[in-house]
Amino acid sequence: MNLTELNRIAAAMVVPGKGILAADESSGTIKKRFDAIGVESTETNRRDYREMLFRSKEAMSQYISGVILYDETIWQNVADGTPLVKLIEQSGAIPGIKVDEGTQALPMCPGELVTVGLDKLAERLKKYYERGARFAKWRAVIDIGSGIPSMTAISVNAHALARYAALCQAAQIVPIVEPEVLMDGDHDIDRCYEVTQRVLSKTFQELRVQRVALEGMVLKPNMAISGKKCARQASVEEVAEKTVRLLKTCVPAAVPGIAFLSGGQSDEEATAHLNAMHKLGPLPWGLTFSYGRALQAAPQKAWSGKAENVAAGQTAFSHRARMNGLASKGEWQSSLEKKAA
Ligand SMILES: O=P(O)(O)OC[C@H]1O[C@](O)(COP(=O)(O)O)[C@@H](O)[C@@H]1O
Repeated sequence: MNLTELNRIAAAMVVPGKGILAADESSGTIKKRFDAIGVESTETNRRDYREMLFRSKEAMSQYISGVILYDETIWQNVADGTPLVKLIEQSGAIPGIKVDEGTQALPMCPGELVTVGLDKLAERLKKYYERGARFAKWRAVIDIGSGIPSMTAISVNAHALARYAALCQAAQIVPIVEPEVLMDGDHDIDRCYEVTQRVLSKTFQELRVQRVALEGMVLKPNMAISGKKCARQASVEEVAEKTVRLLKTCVPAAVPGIAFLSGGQSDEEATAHLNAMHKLGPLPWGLTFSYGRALQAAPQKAWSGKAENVAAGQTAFSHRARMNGLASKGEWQSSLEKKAA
């Protein structure tokens, strides 16, 4: 393992002004997104949509540091035969790959999930590296509800995250470690804080036990935020203040960067929260975005599956990427959204 090189890539993924495009929706998730805009989820439509994003010159060259791909996408070529992964490289962004294989019910723990995909991962990583992937992603899902999460669910998911991360580093690939505490439910921000603290603490304990080099990884956490159905929605300032406090207690400064998931926040909320956190600096790690929905909802709507809307989709994507790029430096203002509208 060349740790200097892993560290260099991890730092490039979270460089101020840029963040990660999570375009790794699994087949089920992309179908849901396409259903919402009335587009059939065929292999060609998925390819055309992602080609539109990766050819968005302004977004990709100025505000996107890396792109997380799904297995299907990393092997796809565009109509002229160019691999999609090459479009990403040509823009200056780093290609990455989602390597988990989704979740399964966790035995003995009703309502809880464990992420799977460790079998044969070492061999898969080798092939992904040859194809150009320089980082990977694995997502654990932790739900908050009555009596959950259990310590069992937290432990097994943290163990799998660390197993995955160690295998990635051995294959010279930077692991994005993503333990997501879901926003679903009526819990308040303090319950989210407390659960996320347990999850992150256990995750870092496992990473240490399994000898993962913290300098060669990126953390992708949720923010400390109110459940979607909570009657009291915390303000932008409260989310920022509690998230930064939480991360400072759990994430060692040796970690080069933290890139948030958006988790169902609205586009503008996700941007405002990241921006507000940068007002609380200096921070010990790079802090940026790794958004799926909060970067793609607008371009998906503008595109709506029509070739004549490609330019409109790219404009919408570039706008969101620029807004989040500014937020990653604490330079975003809500007036910039209105101007673009
Ligand atoms: O359930 P799936 O298909 O694996 O996708 C989950 C999505 O969650 C993410 O981890 C974060 O996405 P969001 O920003 O939309 O929450 C993406 O990288 C990924 O596409």
